[in-house]
Amino acid sequence: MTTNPPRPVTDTILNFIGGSFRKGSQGKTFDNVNPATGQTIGTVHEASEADVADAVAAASAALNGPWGKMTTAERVKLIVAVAAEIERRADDFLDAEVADTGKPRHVASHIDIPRGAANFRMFADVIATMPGESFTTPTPDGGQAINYAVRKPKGVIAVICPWNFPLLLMTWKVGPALACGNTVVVKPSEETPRTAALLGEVMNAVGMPEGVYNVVHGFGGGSAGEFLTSNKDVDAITFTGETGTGQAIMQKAAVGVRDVSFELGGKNAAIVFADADLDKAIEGLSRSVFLNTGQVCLGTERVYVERPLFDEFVRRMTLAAQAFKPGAIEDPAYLGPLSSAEHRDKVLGYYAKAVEEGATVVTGGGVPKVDGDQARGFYVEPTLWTGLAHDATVMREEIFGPCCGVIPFDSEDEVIALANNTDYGLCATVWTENLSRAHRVAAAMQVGVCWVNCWFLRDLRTAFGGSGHSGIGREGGVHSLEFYTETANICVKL
Ligand SMILES: NC(=O)c1ccc[n+]([C@@H]2O[C@H](COP(=O)([O-])OP(=O)(O)OC[C@H]3O[C@@H](n4cnc5c(N)ncnc54)[C@H](O)[C@@H]3O)[C@@H](O)[C@H]2O)c1
Ligand SMILES: O=C/C=C/C=C(\O)C(=O)O
Repeated sequence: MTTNPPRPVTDTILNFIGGSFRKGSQGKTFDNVNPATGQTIGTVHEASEADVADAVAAASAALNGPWGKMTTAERVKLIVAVAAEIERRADDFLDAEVADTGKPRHVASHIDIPRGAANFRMFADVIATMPGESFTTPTPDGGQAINYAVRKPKGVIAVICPWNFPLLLMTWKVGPALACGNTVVVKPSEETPRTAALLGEVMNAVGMPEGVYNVVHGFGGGSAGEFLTSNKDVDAITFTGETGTGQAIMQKAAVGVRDVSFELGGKNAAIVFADADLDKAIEGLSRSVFLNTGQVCLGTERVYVERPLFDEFVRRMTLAAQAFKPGAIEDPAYLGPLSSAEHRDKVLGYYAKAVEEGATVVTGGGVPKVDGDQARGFYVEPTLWTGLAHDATVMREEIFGPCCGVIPFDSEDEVIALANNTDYGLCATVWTENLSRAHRVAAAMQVGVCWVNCWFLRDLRTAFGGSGHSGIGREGGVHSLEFYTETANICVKL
């Protein structure tokens, strides 16, 4: 798929509570803006505190209704039907995601939408095939007991999502939550409310009992996000977003001692050794730096290149950056916008800061000239810097834009220390053809995920998450069960 124009849509985006679409009870709305054009294309109905309480009450009630009484096999069947319905309506999901984010259609059609379906299918498989745990225990009277674990749903899960991969990141939480028998109240990002609302239609179409899946629209503090995390009938909170927001949510979760699962920010390093396959490294890093216009938590913003390869790497990476066409929506090389005017200004602030702190701007560094309908979109140029100090602001803080600093290194020990010198710990990539070094350096990375000679290659059964300021907990495959279920041990004396 090579053409990107979103379908012109001006429409109304509603909350989804107890199986019905609803306006906000206080009549408040906010604009839905397409960042590719800067135009308002829809109206979102904001949930009030009472609406959020209704959604939580609907989710609580569903736990005691038909959903709570279903067998695992019945639940799995419904969840697989959700996946199939997302696939059947893939074009609607694609239009919605592209309208909200402005991202290239080929990105949404290859990544966001298929993962939306896969996240349901995979967790249905996990729950259907999950092994149990049991122990035979000797007892003081010479007999024995059997201990076995049962997993129960945690209850009502609050799901708070960001705007960069709206459907993918939401379903990554809703899939396992429902597979484990919980119910959810989703608060999508105020910037990307469409696919969460559309999923409400899917739930109704497959016959999901009312109240199992709910959506409330609004902002963070003083709005739906805070109303949801403060609601005492929410049993656990799963959140993907900025580290600072995670801290605010954790304070709310402390009231009532609720569990949290956090996927937060990153400042991910790539290490390119002189023996790397340069073609592979350039291909991989041009994706990890520029895919989704750099708005990927797993994206690379720091690149360390072994000195003999440095000049050639910078030359090739510059060509890769210049191949992207910000704003050229009809071009297969289209680079989408940043998510909002506010985020564009934040990224441009970092572009200015890099120069102020002595960077050489190898390519990019500003706002591209864009014509036509996209002239008011929130585009920036793909950007590479060299000449930065290790402690430069743009080498320490998460930017979330299409840019990176490239710095030479001389030894393995030095580069391991540099890569690990960050408060974050989400992911890293290592590029080398030396097998021993690949394993050694990957194991030394203080991150949740390390890719070697690849990036964002996902097997949904693996543990996913970050250390340090990048998050709490691991999700993926059976790891998700730790958060979405409560384990109880039953001890039977024989
Ligand atoms: N680790 C990961 O897997 C991962 C994945 C994607 C994005 N991210 C991170 O997400 C960030 C970008 O997304 P963003 O800008 O939407 O993040 P954000 O933290 O600003 O917002 C995320 C969500 O939290 C809500 N929110 C904001 N303040 C809140 C509050 N006080 N209480 C409750 N809810 C609140 C927002 O309305 C939104 O729905 C980046 O930092 C990125 O690294 C991490
Ligand atoms: O922007 C962040 C992307 C995160 C990806 C996932 O959470 C995933 O692939 O499950």
